[in-house]
Amino acid sequence: MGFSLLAGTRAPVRVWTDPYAIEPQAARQLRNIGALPWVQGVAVMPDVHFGKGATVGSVIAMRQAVSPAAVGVDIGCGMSAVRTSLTAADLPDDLAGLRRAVEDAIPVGFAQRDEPVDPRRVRGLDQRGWGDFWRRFADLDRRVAQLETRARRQLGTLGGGNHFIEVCLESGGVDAGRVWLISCHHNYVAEEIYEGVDVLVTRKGAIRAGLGDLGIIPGSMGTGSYIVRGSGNDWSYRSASHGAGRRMSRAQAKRTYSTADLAAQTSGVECRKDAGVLDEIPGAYKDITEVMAQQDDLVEVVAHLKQVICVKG
Ligand SMILES: Nc1nc2c(ncn2[C@@H]2O[C@H](COP(=O)(O)O)[C@@H](O)[C@H]2O)c(=O)[nH]1
Ligand SMILES: [Mn+2]
Repeated sequence: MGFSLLAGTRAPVRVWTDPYAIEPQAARQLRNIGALPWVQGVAVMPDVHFGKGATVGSVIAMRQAVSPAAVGVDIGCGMSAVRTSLTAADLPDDLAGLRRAVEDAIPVGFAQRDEPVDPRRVRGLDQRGWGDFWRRFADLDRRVAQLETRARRQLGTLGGGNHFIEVCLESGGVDAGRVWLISCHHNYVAEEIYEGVDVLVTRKGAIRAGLGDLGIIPGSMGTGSYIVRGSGNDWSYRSASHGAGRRMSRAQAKRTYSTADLAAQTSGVECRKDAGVLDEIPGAYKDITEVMAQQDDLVEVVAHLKQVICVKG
């Protein structure tokens, strides 16, 4: 699709969606960022929406400056995906049992582990650095260090809100049959170089999409997800969207939809369909198909995934 420029900013703010479709609050945030003298440029992904403190779906390149607030409190948030050798025929008839097994194994929401994860029991986990990590944890500010027990018990839990674990079936894509294991951050800062200039790139709800990079772009608990390969587009600071992005706030979603709507919009998916996850209803998110079309110059689709099980916190 390509980009257009947001009008009235000092640094270029390139937008991969209809600029007039951006909610006013988010457009204001983007204009404020584009006015900062140390900002080299901003790329706005098609999943853009207002976020407390920082715009979700924004990629900000800064010269000799970094802004923790631009990354936000969900620093380090991201997704992992692994392609297994299993097929649909290997799934049990009763997907409810499989969902329960996942929920029993992994605490969700505010739940913690009774015993911290033992790294020796996690197959394939590189244990180097584990002990050192926790020794250094004790050196952190006292207010953080005193949370060590809680931190240990929260490791290996799902958390709440939009966090999810899914079992998906794959269809189409250019790489059908290949094995992949992907870990994909979407809230972080990285040192990169564009047009010979060293910049610090903040991806706030955006993924790296350098040439050949594999990434994950999820849709919602009813619409599935995409595995993508980056096109290395410098105009977007080699980035792409981190999802479909919210179309409405959680409060508005609860006002707009009923649990009957949730059941209809997640039909065929083994998942929670109660009022507790109504704010996660697919209709509260943008249309992922449209979002993918808007960024066809940023990524190519490797695989289209459709969930059959979705565990939510
Ligand atoms: N496949 C699924 N995608 C989901 C689900 N819930 C949310 N989402 C998508 O994830 C992104 C990223 O969310 P963020 O909170 O990290 O900004 C979001 O924009 C949705 O498109 C889900 O249950 N399954
Ligand atoms: Mn996130």
